[in-house]
Amino acid sequence: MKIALIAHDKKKEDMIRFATAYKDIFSKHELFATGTTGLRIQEATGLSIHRFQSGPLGGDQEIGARIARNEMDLVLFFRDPLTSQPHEPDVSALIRLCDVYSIPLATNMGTAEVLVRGLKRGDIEWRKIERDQG
Ligand SMILES: O=C(CO)COP(=O)(O)O
Repeated sequence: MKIALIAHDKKKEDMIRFATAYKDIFSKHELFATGTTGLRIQEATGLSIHRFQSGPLGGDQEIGARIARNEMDLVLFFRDPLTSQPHEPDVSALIRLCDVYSIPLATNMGTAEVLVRGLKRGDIEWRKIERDQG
């Protein structure tokens, strides 16, 4: 599965702990991330990650473009709801595209736990069929 990992600055520590905790699962999949999130996860876990631009520089839009091309299966986006982001329209657009294409999306760690456990159990295998029909 192709998985996007994104975290706003105040959620990056959470993301690193999360990626570390589920490293064994993540290592079986193809990982993508916005620039700084990806770098931090790579440094902390050694996982191989395709890094896009940093979020404020267009990284969210790059991930959105992958979704629009049916090239992303799961998005884990640890948003910071208490800090305004200069690229808020990009954040909203990414979330919107997940809804347009029915891509499983977690916007906080609680939901991400459920999705990653589901991923391990095979609950997201239907995405392979969707992608093949692409
Ligand atoms: O801003 C972000 C998502 O909207 C995350 O970007 P970085 O991972 O580059 O910090």
